[in-house]
Amino acid sequence: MTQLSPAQKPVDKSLYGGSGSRRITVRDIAAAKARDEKWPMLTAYDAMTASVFDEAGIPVLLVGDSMGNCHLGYESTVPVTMDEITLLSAAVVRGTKRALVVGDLPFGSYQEGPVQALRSATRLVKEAGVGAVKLEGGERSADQVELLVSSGIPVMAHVGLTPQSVNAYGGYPVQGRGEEAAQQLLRDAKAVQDAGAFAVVLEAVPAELAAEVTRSLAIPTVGIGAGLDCDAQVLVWTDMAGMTAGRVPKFVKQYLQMRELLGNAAKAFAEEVVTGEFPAEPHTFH
Ligand SMILES: Nc1nc(=O)c2c([nH]1)NC[C@@H]1CN(c3ccc(C(=O)N[C@@H](CCC(=O)O)C(=O)O)cc3)CN21
Ligand SMILES: CC(C)C(=O)C(=O)O
Ligand SMILES: [Mg+2]
Repeated sequence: MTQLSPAQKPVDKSLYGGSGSRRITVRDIAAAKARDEKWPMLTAYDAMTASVFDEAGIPVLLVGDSMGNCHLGYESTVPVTMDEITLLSAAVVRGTKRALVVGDLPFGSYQEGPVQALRSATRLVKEAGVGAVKLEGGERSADQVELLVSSGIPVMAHVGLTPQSVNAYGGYPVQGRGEEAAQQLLRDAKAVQDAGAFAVVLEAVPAELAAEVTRSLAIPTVGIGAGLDCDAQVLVWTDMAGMTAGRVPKFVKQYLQMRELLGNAAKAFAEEVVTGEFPAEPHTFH
């Protein structure tokens, strides 16, 4: 019979740049908050890209439903299905050794209630091998968070701008502006913490409010367009790398012009094909 392993010691040193070859767990995330340590998170949608980020030491990778617009050619995250999230989450898990992989529950896979949420999350854990799931909503999703957590599935919550509500918002407006909205955001963050979430994404909220939420929670906040004072920061990888087509949100910083570089490589290849320069001797069998 297999031995159950004892509770794992926290990873050596820090989440980013720390050593240790075993996978990061939610216990390590909690330990980082206790050390007041900041950490990075990126999205990933395939094994190849995920392995690059894993080798770069990114401790948490989110298989975001942003795959809808960034990877699958939809206009928003709304059409993304459980089949799509499951397939790409399995690829990201296969491509990584150290990162905690978080699977995003797509629109329609948890809104019916806690039982539907548990069915969807269980599928992601069993079929894709993710270490945690994420879902959108504060007070409105607290019952879902509670059942998942009590069933043994770690949950990252997501409050502020929740992109699956794009049709209700009529766009992607900044959240939490004004006293009433700020109080609602604080209640939302508290509700998911009380329900057992191990972390919470704060999307598109004023920096001062995000700082207040971060101070008042025991679990880490993961900011995206939420200022400098969150415990962690996340960006969509195609935005961070300058690969996304068209306009990107104001909160994005591009660390690479990948779209331009990749386009240039494609043009260089095409030129050499039409001129007969490629393939040359080193690329040829005899
Ligand atoms: N490529 C990509 N990056 C993302 O960060 C992202 C997605 N896709 N898809 C799902 C959602 C949509 N997101 C977005 C998209 C646009 C804005 C945006 O442009 N917001 C306005 C705010 C205007 C205001 O209310 O003041 C902005 O000007 O940045 C914000 C979040 C974030 N998520
Ligand atoms: C931007 C992050 C938080 C997300 O939910 C996604 O990529 O789907
Ligand atoms: Mg998402």
